[in-house]
This record gives sequence, C-alpha cells and structure tokens, in this order.
Amino acid sequence: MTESLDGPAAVDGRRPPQQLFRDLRTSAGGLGAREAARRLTVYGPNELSRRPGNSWLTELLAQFTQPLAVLLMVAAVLAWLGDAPQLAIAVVAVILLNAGFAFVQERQAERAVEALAAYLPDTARALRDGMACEVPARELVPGDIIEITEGDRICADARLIEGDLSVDLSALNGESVPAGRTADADLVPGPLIEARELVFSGTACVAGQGRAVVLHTGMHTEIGRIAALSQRGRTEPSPLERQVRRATWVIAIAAVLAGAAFLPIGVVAGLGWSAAISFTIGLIVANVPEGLLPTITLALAVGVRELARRGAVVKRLSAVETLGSTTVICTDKTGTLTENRMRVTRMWRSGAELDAGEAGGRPLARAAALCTTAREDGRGDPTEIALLRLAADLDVPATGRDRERVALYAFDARLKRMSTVDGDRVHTKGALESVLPLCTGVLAADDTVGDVSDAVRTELSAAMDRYAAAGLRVLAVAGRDVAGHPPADRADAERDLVLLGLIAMVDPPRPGVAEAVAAAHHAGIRIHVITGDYGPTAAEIARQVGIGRGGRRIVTGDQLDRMTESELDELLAGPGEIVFARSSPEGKLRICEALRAGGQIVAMTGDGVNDAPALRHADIGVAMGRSGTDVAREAATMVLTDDNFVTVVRAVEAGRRVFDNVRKFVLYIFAHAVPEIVPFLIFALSGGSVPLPLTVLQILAIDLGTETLPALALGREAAEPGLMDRPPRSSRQGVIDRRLLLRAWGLLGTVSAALVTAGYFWTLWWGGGSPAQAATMTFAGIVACQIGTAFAARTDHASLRSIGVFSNRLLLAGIAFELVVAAVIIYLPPLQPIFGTAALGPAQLAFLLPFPVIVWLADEIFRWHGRSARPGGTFDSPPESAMGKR
Ligand SMILES: Nc1ncnc2c1ncn2[C@@H]1O[C@H](COP(=O)(O)OP(=O)(O)OP(=O)(O)O)[C@@H](O)[C@H]1O
Repeated sequence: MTESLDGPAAVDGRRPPQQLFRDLRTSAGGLGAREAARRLTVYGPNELSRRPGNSWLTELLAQFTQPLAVLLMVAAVLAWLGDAPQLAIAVVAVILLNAGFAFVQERQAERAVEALAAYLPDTARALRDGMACEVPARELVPGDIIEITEGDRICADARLIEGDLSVDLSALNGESVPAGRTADADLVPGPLIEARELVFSGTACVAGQGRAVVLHTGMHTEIGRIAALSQRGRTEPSPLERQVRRATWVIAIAAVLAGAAFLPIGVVAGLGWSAAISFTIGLIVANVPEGLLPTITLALAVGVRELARRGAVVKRLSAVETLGSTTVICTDKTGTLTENRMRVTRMWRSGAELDAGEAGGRPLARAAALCTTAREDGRGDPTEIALLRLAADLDVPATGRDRERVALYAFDARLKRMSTVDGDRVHTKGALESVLPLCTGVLAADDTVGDVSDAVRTELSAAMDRYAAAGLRVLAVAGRDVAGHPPADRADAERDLVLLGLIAMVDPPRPGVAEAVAAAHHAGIRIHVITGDYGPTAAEIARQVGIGRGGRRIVTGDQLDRMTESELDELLAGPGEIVFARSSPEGKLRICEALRAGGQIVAMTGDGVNDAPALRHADIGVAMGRSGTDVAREAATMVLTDDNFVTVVRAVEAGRRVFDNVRKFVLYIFAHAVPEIVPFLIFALSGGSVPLPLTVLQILAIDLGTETLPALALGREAAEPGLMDRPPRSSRQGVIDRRLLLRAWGLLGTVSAALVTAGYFWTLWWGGGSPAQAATMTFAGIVACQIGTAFAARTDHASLRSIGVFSNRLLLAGIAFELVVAAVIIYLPPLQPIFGTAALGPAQLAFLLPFPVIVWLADEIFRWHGRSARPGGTFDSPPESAMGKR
C-alpha cells in the first residue's frame, strides 16, 4: 500500500476481503487503537474539507455592492456635488459603519449555524483492538472494520465483508430506490458505484446489517470527489428574511419618493437648492432601513444558538420562525412522551398471570430473551433490554444467543414482529395481533400445548385490556421446534407457532411532559399521537400526560387505511386529539399531508428509517438525536439532543419569541420616522417662516447613533407573559402588519411628533431659546421619545409592569449609551457647529423629562385597551381558530 497524504489510492476495493486485508494491512478483527491513531495523522480526519468559503475580505466587500449601499453611495456623491461635504462624509461614514455591522452580524449568524455540527457529532461503530466501539466518524481510517445497521449513515467508502444491506444511494446517484449490497457479491466489472460489494460515504443503510472494511475516507471518498467539484450551497433566505427584504425595499422607495417630493417644496420654502438637496439626501439616508436585514438574520441565529443549548438543534435559520407558527404536533409515544426505559412488570401464560419475578415465567422469558439483538451491556432497543433483564433476573439469561443463532428476521415496523432461529428453535415476538394469527397452539401454565380456543382468545383479550388500561406495553411471544427442518425463509419460520404467553412492561411518562402538553394546549396547539403501539396502551399514556382533553379518539392503522381522504380530513378538522395506533410509516405520511392540506403547520417527530418521508414532508420534521437513526436525523429539520417532547414545546416557544422580538425591533425603528419628518413638514408648510427645526446630521445621529443599541437590545427581550397563551400565529401573518404600523406611526410616532413639535415651539417662542437651541430641543425630544418607545416596544400585549421595568439589562445599557451620545452631541463644543446644536438649559431639560413617560403611557393604554377588548388569553382546550381548518 502506498502511504501518502493522498490516502491509499492504490487499493482496489473490488478485491476479495482476504486480499484487501493484506493490501490495507488490517484483519477482520480491525485495527489496533495505536495503529488507527497513526493512520489518522497520515491520512487526516475523515471529513469533507469544505471548499474554502469566500474570504472575509470578499464578504466584507460584498456588503458595499448591496443595492441599499449603492443607493447610499449615490446619495453621498450627490451631497458632494451639492456642495455639502460634511453630509457626504457623514453618509460615507454611514455606509462604512453599516457594512461593518452587517458583516459582523452575518458572520456571527453563519458561525452559529456552523457550530451546530458540534451538537450532533457523527459516530461510527468500529472494531478497535478486536472490540466494537463507538468512534467519532471523523476518526475512521482506511483499514478500519465498521459495523453498519439499519438506519446508519455510512461515513466512509468501504467494502462489505459480512452481511447484506439495502442502501439508499440517492446522495450519490439521485436514485431513490434502495440498492442491495452484499458481502458475497460476484465481482462483476462495471461502474464502481454499482459494485454490489461496495458501500459509500454519504449514503444510508435502510435495512439489514453487516460489516465492512474501510477503503477511503474524507476527500478521497466518492462523495468527497463530488464535494470537491461542487460549490458550497448558498442558504435559502427564510420567509421572514424575504418579507423583511421586501419591506425594506418598499420603505427605501417611499423614502426616495418622499425625498424627491421634498426637494421642490424645500426650494419653494426658500431653502436654496444646495440645502434642499442635502435635506432630501438626509431624509433618504435616515429612512432607508439598511440595518434591518442583518439584524434580523442575527436574531434568528441567536434563536438557533439558544435552541441548541436547550436540546433542539435546528438545521436552518428559517426553522425558528416556522416553529413559532406550529399549530399541530404529531408525536410518537415511546421515548418521546415516555422515558423509553422499560421494565417488565407482568406476564401472562394461558391459565395464569404472573409477576415479573415469578419462576413460572421462565420459559417465556428465555424465549423472549433469545429473540433479541440488544446487548447485555444495555446497547440496543429498550424493549429488548427489558427482556434480557427479565431473563437474567429469572436465572435464564440468553447466553450463547449469538453463537446459536441460525437466522434473524429483523423487527419489521409494518409486520410489528421479529423472529429468530436459534439452534433448532424458532422464536417470534411482537404485537399480539401480529403473532397470534401465526399460532396453532398455546402453551398452558402446566406446560401442555392446547388449541387457540375461543376461551383462550377471551382470556387473552381480557389480559390485553387489563395491561393496556394500565398503560403497559405488551409483547406476545411464540416459538416452535424445527429440529431437522431449518426454515427456508421468514414465512417458513413464522408458521405453526405455539403461543408461549404475553409480557407486559411499563414505560412511564417522562417528567415534565404533562406540563409541556398543558403549555402546548394553552398555546392553541393540538397534539396527536402517532405510534406503532397498541391503541388502548397509547391512549392510557396519552391520558396520563393530558393529551386528548377535547376528546380522545383511537384510530388504528387499519381504520386509517380504510379511510378516504375526505374522511381523514374531516377527522383531523374535528375537535379533540387523536391517538393513531398501530400506525404504519405510510399512514404517518398520509396524516402529515392531510394536516398540511388543511392549512396546519405540522411538527412531526420520528426516529426510524421509515419515518424519513414524513419528517421530510412536515413543516418541522423532528428527529430523535439519541435513539433515532441517522436517516431520520438527516431528513429532519430539527434534531432533539434529549429526545424529549418537552423540548419540542420549548422550541415552539423560542420560535414565537424570536418572531416577536423581530417585531419589537421593527416597531422601534419605524416609530421615529414621524417625529423626524414632521419638523420638515412644518418648515416647508410655513414657507420657511420658522427656522429649520432639525438638521440632517441630527437625524443621522439619531438613526445611526443613539438608536442602534436600544434597538439591538429589544431583539434580546425575554419571552413576554402570555406568549404561550395565544393561539398560533397564522402563517400568512407577516412580520409587519397593520397593527404594527398603526402602533409605530399612528400612535408612538404621532405622540412623539406632537411632543417634539411642542418642545420646539416652546423653546423658540416662549422659552427664550435661540433657533439652534430650538432645533436641539427637537433632536433631544426625539431621543427622549424614543426612550419611551423602547419601553413601550418591549411588549406586544402585556403591560410593562408584568415584565418588570428593569428586566432587560441590555436595554438599560443601550439607553445609557443613547443618553451619553446625545449629551456629547449637544454639549461638546467642537461638535456643536457640525450638528447644529446648542447647549440646553435646566428648564429645557425639565421640559423634556416627561416625554418618555407620556409616549410609553400612551402605548400602555393602547395595549391595555387591546387586552380588555380581547379578554381571556388563556384557555384549557385549544381555541377553535387553531383547531379547525384555517
Ligand atoms: N424489538 C421488538 N421485537 C418485537 N416486537 C416489537 C419490538 N419492538 C416493538 N415491537 C412491537 O411492535 C409494536 C410497535 O412498535 P414500534 O417500535 O413500531 O412502535 P413504538 O416504539 O411502540 O411506538 P412509537 O412509534 O411511539 O415510538 C409494539 O407495540 C410491539 O408490539
């Protein structure tokens, strides 16, 4: 083998395993840990080195070619030509600052998303020093022996040396039908990717299990080659970002038009062309919301980062806002609502019911324990681990299980059973309705075999009812002797069985789930359970956690299959919550599609390979990070690192909060437009008979100086009380709606404009101030009003008292900053001629003092009115608006 940084390129993976072992200097027992570490330094980590993204310089430069930046540049040139060099310099400063700000924000957002990878490390099972262990996928090296099972993402190019797999190659060839792969394939020449003994990095195993020897890693894999060719994909802007971009443009155009309209008015009012042009420019620069978009991207990124810390890793920024409008959560039961820590409590044998510890359950326990693939060390399916524990407790451990195993017919979520051939016995376990039809006899407690009589059936169904009513999960166990007649296939194995009995286990609800369900209900979100488990069992668990308050219905997989589309639509549109039991993957997909067609925003959980289509189809596919398969994780939009239902509800809350905060920010930024424009209107309408109430640089100082930090601080506001007491936001509701504009311009803006104008005229006519002082009063008045606006904007509906005046420390710091900047501009002599300010006296300051309170109070009354007009934000059952079709 040639060992170079190029990797073992000379190894031909299409050779028989023994030759490959020689070429790769490895063996069926895998590499030693030391050798693996050495190879890791030689070949480098097994990861796709991303094509170096744009350098920071190019990204920074790109900020200057944004359309809005170009608009500002035109303004700067015009200002220069219009003989207003100070303004031109100011505008250039604005462009620079803004580009820098946007650049930093976008980088931060990008980094937040990239950091998510650390929450979801890929792992592989490799043999090291002869022992199977989990290793980070990035540490795989050529020569490693890896184990691959259903649901695994394959993380290196490898040759199968044992077993059969079905692999989804769509990442490589776009083919959606899984392809068979087997260790014993005949070596037929043909394209590498079609070689039946090879598996490739980036593809997924959808069925079967096997072992393979790693041939290539990192950039030397097939997918590495493709990655090296293709560009790094650009991320799609989220709907929120698109909306904001559109709004930004509308406002920018309005600002340009308003500026253009002002130009002739200014000239007529006696300003002179040069001054009129600079005002026009000032108006445009001030009102173009250039910082809006990057700030919103950052708000989403902050949301993403916070969600990750709370156990929900989302894969794209837009998921955060979709989460906020979730109307229905479809959750599975085992492991999401429950702990997935099973413990056998009861056993049933024909004619007798036993406790878990009773010796009479030994044959049943032993058969069940042999029919497993989980390991004694606790790795594997929790249901099976419970069975292994039971057998061990009854002194009939399943030792020698793997040695004696002749065949394995793995658990099939559709069949709901699995079988093994161990030595000369078949063992089958699974759902009772799946196993019973295969049985021709039943083993009685006295070890005689009887018929599956009606009496037995009645006894069975009574036992099932009892267990289900207690929320227990039940497995039926059966078996038969096949000495001398090894079964040819699954159907041959699973026939003429003797039912050995039932095993019932508890899987208690997770702590906190009941509270999360109640919170979701308050938030107008409906919860349906879609589970493979038995209906009454699932319904009991649902009852325990509070799902189904508005009426709980059980719909089985068979019933679902028989339903027409319109019947299903009707069922889902009706009141109450549904337990879909014994569901199939197809059923899950159908429910998801029907809900979405009904206008619902669906969050759907899942963990298996078969769940992938439904996860992809849902608005928010939620995969289980711990117990879930890689395939499900890949199909999902959000991965729960704690597998907990509670986290789904928390994520919805975070989504709502981020959306709310973006609105707060927009409200605050929009509100200042009115008090800034009104002084110009007064000046223009007076025909120039009053002095100019506000200079252009003063406007810029407000919009780009004093306001920046308080605005950012609003984006970090904590969740408002009642956030989860409101029905979900309609997905059609934009971030900027009529109520927001009414509040920003009609209320906050208008009240501020009135106050500011009063301050100006008072200073000019009665307060004994100079025109410069009067203009300074306008400037300081706007700053004062915006402080009130900031406090008003902190809540959408709630009162300020309910969240605490001092609870947003960042905002307090932002306001302190605002005051310092304003004071510097007003009182620092060198700045006074630039900004056209003059020091204000105590009387004038006293005049300004009530401004913030008046502005805030006006909005407080508005919100109070809104609250009393729409009473009862809370409800125990989901509101009609969220339940029915919208
Ligand atoms: N390892 C297993 N071997 C045999 N039968 C099983 C096994 N695991 C589950 N079953 C049977 O199949 C049924 C469905 O199980 P499945 O794993 O599809 O759903 P689940 O885990 O109960 O539900 P959820 O979809 O809520 O996670 C179970 O009720 C049980 O009867």
